[in-house]
Amino acid sequence: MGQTVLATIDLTKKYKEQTALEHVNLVVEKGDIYGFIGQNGAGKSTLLRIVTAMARPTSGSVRLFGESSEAGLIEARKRVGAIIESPALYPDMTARDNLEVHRLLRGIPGKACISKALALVGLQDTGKKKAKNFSLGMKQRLGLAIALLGDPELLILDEPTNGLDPGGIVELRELVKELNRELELTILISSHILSELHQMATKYGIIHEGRLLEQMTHEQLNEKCKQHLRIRVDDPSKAATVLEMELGTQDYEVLQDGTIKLYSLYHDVRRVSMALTSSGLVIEYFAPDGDDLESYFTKRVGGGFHD
Ligand SMILES: Nc1ncnc2c1ncn2[C@@H]1O[C@H](COP(=O)(O)OP(=O)(O)OP(=O)(O)O)[C@@H](O)[C@H]1O
Repeated sequence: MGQTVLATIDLTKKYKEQTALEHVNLVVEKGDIYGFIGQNGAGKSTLLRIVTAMARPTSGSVRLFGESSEAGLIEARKRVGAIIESPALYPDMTARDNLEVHRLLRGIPGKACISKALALVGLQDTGKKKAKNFSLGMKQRLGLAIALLGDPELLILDEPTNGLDPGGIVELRELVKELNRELELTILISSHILSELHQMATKYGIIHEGRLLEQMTHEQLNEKCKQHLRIRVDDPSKAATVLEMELGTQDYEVLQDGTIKLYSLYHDVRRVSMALTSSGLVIEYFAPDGDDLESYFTKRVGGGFHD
């Protein structure tokens, strides 16, 4: 386990009629690009707003950089940069002047951080151009520059690709990966589109109706979404021998309950079933399995709360 940057402990938020978060235990570790995925209204913004002190929990707590007391959290939040909702931009000002205002508001000493932040997001050459004349992608990058001003160690981005065109989405994704790599920034990024997060996230949390259904690594998600033939026979170890000796594959695994997941020969269903039956095995179950990302997500949230 890496070093925990952010943990929520049984975090619960209730509005009058509505429970927005219910006992959420989310863990973000140093160096993660944590993809926080959930449909609209699932509770993503509510959690991010509580972490950044824009809202208070009904019960439960937040631990940030090891701090969970009121005073400790005030200090810890200085190490966090965030864009939640639209970034506060001054439309009639240049990128540099926008950053200068935010620098003064936040009491960050020295102007050097401004050039640095502009260079990080690729806005160093926008000169006299006013923010109101920026493309949406540029505005988003200016928002990022503002969030990066205080050299944060954790960056929180709430649905940053909303409204961006495909080119803007690619740009943002590359930027997020670069910030993570070059500055060793830990990044918590929310979205309602799993495939959008998939090309950058190292870890995922799926939230649905205020409950965190699942947390997993990128590798675990890929494993779940890998296409395979799911096979159950009366004698799994004999079947394994058939796969290896007759079909020449070792690309399979035998689960604890004896189910075989065969990752190769996915399109050669007939050959596999013939080899098994002609060896005298009784096939109890035999079907292709594995989802693409969006159908995995839909299935997971459609099925409600299982764990
Ligand atoms: N201030 C509020 N008062 C009452 N209900 C609220 C308030 N803020 C959020 N909610 C409700 O809490 C639930 C979670 O909302 P939240 O904004 O956190 O979801 P989300 O996952 O961020 O979705 P979206 O992407 O649509 O913002 C929703 O049902 C929402 O209507």
